[in-house]
Amino acid sequence: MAENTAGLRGITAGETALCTVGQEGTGLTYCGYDIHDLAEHAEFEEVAYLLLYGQLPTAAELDSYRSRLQGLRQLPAALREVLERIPADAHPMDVMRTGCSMLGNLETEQDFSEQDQHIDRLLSAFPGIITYWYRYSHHGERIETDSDEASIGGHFLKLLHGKKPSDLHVKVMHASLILYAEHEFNASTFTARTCASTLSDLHSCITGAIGTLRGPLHGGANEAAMAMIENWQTPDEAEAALMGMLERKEKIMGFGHAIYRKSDPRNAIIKEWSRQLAEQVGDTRLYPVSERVEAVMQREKGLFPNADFFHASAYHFMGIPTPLFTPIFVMSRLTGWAAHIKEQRANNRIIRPSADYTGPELKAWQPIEQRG
Ligand SMILES: CC(=O)SCCNC(=O)CCNC(=O)[C@H](O)C(C)(C)COP(=O)(O)OP(=O)(O)OC[C@H]1O[C@@H](n2cnc3c(N)ncnc32)[C@H](O)[C@@H]1OP(=O)(O)O
Ligand SMILES: O=C([O-])CC(=O)C(=O)O
Repeated sequence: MAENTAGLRGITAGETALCTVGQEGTGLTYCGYDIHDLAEHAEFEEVAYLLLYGQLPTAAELDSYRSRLQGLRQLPAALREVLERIPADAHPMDVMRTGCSMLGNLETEQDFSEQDQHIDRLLSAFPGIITYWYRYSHHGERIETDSDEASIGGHFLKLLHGKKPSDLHVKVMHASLILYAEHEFNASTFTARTCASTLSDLHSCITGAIGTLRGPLHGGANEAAMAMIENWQTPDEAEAALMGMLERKEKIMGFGHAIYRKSDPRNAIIKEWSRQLAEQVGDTRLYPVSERVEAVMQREKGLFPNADFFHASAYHFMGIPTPLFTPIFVMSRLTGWAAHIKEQRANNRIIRPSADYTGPELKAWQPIEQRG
């Protein structure tokens, strides 16, 4: 394979009406709406509705969608039992993967005509799955996975912290979940579509996508970025350490992108929320450290923060434990994955590319006693 197409870069692998990703840091749209407008004006549930049903909801449609989702938050006893058996040192993304898969055993998608109800159910259940496991395994508490919070982000924070989240935190969660919701043919979405193309069930598609998002080159970068910046007390210390990492040719998590060349349009938005949260909590360390890392990466490598980098400090300022960062990405990207699964199913042909063979020439068969 020619080098510039490694990782299928630049190769069109299908069609979508869901999302455009421009290369220059502009042009990220969901169903025709610019990401800046969505992040500024919309609530996450409106964007979920847009992706899943192709148009923004009316006020009445949004109300009924929210109530439908709110009514689906209870977890079945068998799922809670499974979650209680997962150890405290498991990775939360593995918990999400198992939670999704287990729900697929208990509430199997029997027919594609049921897809929307299963998508709603997963959207409603994911915050409960991760927080039920987290609170049980870390604090020995069996929590109720219902709450009176109208939004998915607020519901997650309420279950995690056991108290009503502030308006600011709910707003940040809306913006964050909107930014993470959809991104064309990224690795996890492509996984979901490939699985869907075999006519597999929804839970299998989403379980595979969760496993793909887990890696540090994809969604796992927000946790890896946090692990990096929390090592540093001052911007100068960060700069010195970063220079060493670059010299050793280490990857700096939360920087660079497979498609964007100049900037990631989601960065400025989450960075501004991180700045506001830093001010609110009186942070004088992580935000300045993050800004210095951004400046050094631009100066030394011409690389820019992607959606993950300032999410690290933003989530941290809201008191969210680092290992739960990527599961939040799952709660959001579920909408994009599911929309792509629906799109694939509506016009399906099994995804099956070809490979350039690089192995040995045809060989004569050797009986086992003649080998060695
Ligand atoms: C929500 C998301 O999933 S966004 C992505 C999250 N992932 C990360 O933040 C992980 C860190 N970043 C990376 O590993 C990469 O930038 C990826 C995986 C996102 C994209 O990979 P690619 O498309 O292969 O990157 P690209 O072709 O632009 O790389 C160009 C060069 O920059 C280097 N580079 C790219 N990103 C980084 C980085 N974060 N740190 C150091 N060097 C980097 C590459 O090593 C490559 O150098 P080389 O030609 O000497 O090998
Ligand atoms: O598009 C990509 O390759 C990765 C990404 O930013 C995302 O999935 O949000």
